[in-house]
Amino acid sequence: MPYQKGTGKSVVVALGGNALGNTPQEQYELVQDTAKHIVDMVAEGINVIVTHGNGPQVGMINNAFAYASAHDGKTPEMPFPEAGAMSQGYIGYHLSQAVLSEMKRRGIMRSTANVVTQTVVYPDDPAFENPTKPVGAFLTEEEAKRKAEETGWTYKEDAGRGWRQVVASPKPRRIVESDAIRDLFEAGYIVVCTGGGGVPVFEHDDTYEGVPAVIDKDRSAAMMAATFKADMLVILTAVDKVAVNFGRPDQADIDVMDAAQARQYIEEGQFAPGSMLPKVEACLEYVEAYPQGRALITSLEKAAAGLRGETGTIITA
Ligand SMILES: Nc1ncnc2c1ncn2[C@@H]1O[C@H](COP(=O)(O)OP(=O)(O)O)[C@@H](O)[C@H]1O
Ligand SMILES: NC(=O)OP(=O)(O)O
Repeated sequence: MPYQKGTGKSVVVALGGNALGNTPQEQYELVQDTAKHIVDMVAEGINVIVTHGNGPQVGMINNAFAYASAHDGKTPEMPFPEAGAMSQGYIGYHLSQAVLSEMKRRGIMRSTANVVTQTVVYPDDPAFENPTKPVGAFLTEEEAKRKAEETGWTYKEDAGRGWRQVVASPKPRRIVESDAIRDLFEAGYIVVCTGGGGVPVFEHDDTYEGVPAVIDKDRSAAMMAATFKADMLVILTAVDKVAVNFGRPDQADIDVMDAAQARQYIEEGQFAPGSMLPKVEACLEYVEAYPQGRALITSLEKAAAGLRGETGTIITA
């Protein structure tokens, strides 16, 4: 099949939890719709790199092996970095297949490429002292305390929604497969990569070593968008726009904010830690590293409209 490259701008898209769901069945269903929104962008000539979260999925895989291993005595425990790599493969497979099918239906002659990605993190990152990244399913307090005793894992209460396992979330420093991703992207592939922010690895003199942690995918997407000088970083989540006074009667949507304004809102505590705050911070990291770039936060449903400047929140340098 002859491949075509889009003629429009280049974007790095980060997909949030609502694009994927929590179980293989739910994910398979949801990605059919997610793919339509990605292909809407492709149909407009946009060149897309797709990244995605993996918190629920990496937790599910790790937990399933731990449970089976404890109960049948035959199944091996699955180390956390390997569970992260499995989550990239499984999510990437669903996303890629759904995007390919949607393009086939629309007669678009493009193809996808999945890259299982590693991201270098530093051993002295303070994040290792304080696990904050929720992974896996929501549990009751009782279930979480029992699991913590059984496994030695850390569990924390997650924003009033229940208890979840938490792991360290170190800062991404370098994407190991960066050159391969760039080559595939420049050749016209829709590249699905850096899932879950990439499997975190320490880089030694001669080797790489997987690390039991989960990187924030928006932060890795921002680093990749800056590295590749992508025209836009597009963070897709469950809301059309970022807001001030979120969830209050005087909530007001933000159409555009520059870095100084965003920092002021951060100081005022306008963005919830663990949800909107890391997204706005990721956008700042991107526009400050690549001031010509524009970051967009919007919903999956509004992605193509947001790229046309019709909705969403734009963050500039
Ligand atoms: N100031 C804010 N403006 C808009 N949404 C906010 C704000 N603060 C918190 N949120 C919440 O953050 C959510 C996005 O975070 P999260 O669900 O963790 O992301 P993801 O889509 O990556 O899974 C939004 O759906 C919204 O409920
Ligand atoms: N890795 C990551 O950021 O995953 P979630 O978006 O699922 O938390």
